[in-house]
Amino acid sequence: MAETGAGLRVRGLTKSYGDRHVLHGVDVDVAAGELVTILGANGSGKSTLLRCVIGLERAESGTVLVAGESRTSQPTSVAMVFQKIDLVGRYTALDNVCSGALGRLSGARSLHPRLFPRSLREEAMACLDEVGLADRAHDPVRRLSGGQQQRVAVARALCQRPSVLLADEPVSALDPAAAEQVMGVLARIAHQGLAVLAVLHQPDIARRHSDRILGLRSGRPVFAGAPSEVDLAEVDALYAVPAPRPSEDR
Ligand SMILES: Nc1ncnc2c1ncn2[C@@H]1O[C@H](COP(=O)(O)OP(=O)(O)OP(=O)(O)O)[C@@H](O)[C@H]1O
Repeated sequence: MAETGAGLRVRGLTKSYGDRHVLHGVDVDVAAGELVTILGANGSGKSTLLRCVIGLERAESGTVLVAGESRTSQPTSVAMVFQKIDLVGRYTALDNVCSGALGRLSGARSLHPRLFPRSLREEAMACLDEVGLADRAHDPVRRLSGGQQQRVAVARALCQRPSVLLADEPVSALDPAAAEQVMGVLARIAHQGLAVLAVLHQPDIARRHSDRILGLRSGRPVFAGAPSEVDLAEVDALYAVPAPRPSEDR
């Protein structure tokens, strides 16, 4: 495994909604150069964990370090792609990717794609090339397939120049071939030096593409390891339906 100090280090993350305790002191390490996948049943806290890591939700306690420093001191160091793709359909793939850099553009430059600097366009083109879509750079995104749009979303995240990339169910809406392609892109990006943490609902895809798999049950990590080390029975147990209580059995 690569050096974790250069990647993501999460310690003791705790989160509740009202009296519902969702995360119970979760620890996660993702090294630079590594793709880690989180598996877990609906409601086990996977999305909440990612949302706390990027700061969309405030954790009650715990720390999130990126390359050894607090995530809050370097807000663009973590990027995220979502299951529901949030690109602007009438804009080209290239313009959408450029928008990943809005956080570092001066006010006027960020107002409209026509004002994006040439250097940014070149960088965005390199990001599209990274996901295999340089030839579709000038197509409006609405003309691309779902899998291609998800790869544009990954390219946009790369254009943010993050150290850590989070992906929340990035392939759930895709057909098997497109899902393989997107996961292949995420694994390649990770192996080039990014720390990538993805939530998946497909254990088989996780086993094929991840360097490590983390199992989450009721907001607690229950196993972590390389795919070859993770027991299939442990994975199945994540999704086991609890036996009804006696009072519900009648
Ligand atoms: N904003 C919120 N307000 C109240 N409860 C929430 C909120 N967000 C999530 N929860 C609850 O927290 C728990 C964990 O939700 P979360 O979305 O993190 O699970 P998940 O493992 O990602 O599930 P899924 O696989 O269905 O996406 C669930 O019980 C959910 O209802």
